[in-house]
Amino acid sequence: MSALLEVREVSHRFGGLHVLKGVSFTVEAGSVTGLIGPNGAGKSTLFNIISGFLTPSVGRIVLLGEDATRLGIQHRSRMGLQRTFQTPQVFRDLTVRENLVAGCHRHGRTGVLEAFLGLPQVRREMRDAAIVADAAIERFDLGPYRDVPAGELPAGRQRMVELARAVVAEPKLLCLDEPSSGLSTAEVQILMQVLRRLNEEGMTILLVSHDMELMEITSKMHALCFGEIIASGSLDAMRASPRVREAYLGT
Ligand SMILES: Nc1ncnc2c1ncn2[C@@H]1O[C@H](COP(=O)(O)OP(=O)(O)OP(=O)(O)O)[C@@H](O)[C@H]1O
Repeated sequence: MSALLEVREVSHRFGGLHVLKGVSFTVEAGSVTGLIGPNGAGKSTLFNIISGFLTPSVGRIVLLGEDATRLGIQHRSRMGLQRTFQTPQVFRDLTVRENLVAGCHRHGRTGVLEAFLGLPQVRREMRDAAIVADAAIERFDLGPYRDVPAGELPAGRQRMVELARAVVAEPKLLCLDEPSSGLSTAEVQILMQVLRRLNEEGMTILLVSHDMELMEITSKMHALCFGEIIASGSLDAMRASPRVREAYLGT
């Protein structure tokens, strides 16, 4: 396996608050890598640094072998990184299908002028996007909601729409921030099945969560505590680690 993502000695401060302290880890191609940690550990800050929403005070983010530390969100997206948010971010007024068509945009080659002129290539891209969106609607079990504005759906379904929209962009690295938050036990099981299947098909996934149950699908995990990686290994190794138990499980 080769590293799709390398986090190298990343530190970050918010004013006087030292939130990340020399964090290093890799996400290997084809893996499901988990990042756990208690509230306030620095997970969201690190996630924002990885996805380009924040620039670290110190350190580097290497994506597909390229230094991406100062690259913007759009650039990273074109390189193949897609992320979801702790609170699902859907286009609330667009239907589920329209959300997914919008998600296919990364593959579009035509610009605003071509779209305005209605050139054949634009029409072909729109047709292709509609086919991909319809397939995703089936796959993510969103059929009954296809023509419903995404903002009207319950939280669990919005999360699926957001995930499906990220997946239709065919990311090389799918980064998920607390994807099980707000989901019922049954919905978490469905989410785990979907993520397992995506990984079997070759998608690399970075999963940031404090949900240990969800971590069952990971191949390797890292535990973050007070801005430092305190342990790395399998889920079983994490459960057995006295440092993780003390810091994270509170036992
Ligand atoms: N924009 C900000 N300005 C100042 N402090 C911040 C900012 N964002 C986060 N922090 C602080 O940084 C620390 C780490 O926060 P972060 O949200 O990264 O942790 P987390 O592990 O994601 O926690 P949670 O699980 O509660 O979301 C916290 O003490 C938080 O209050």
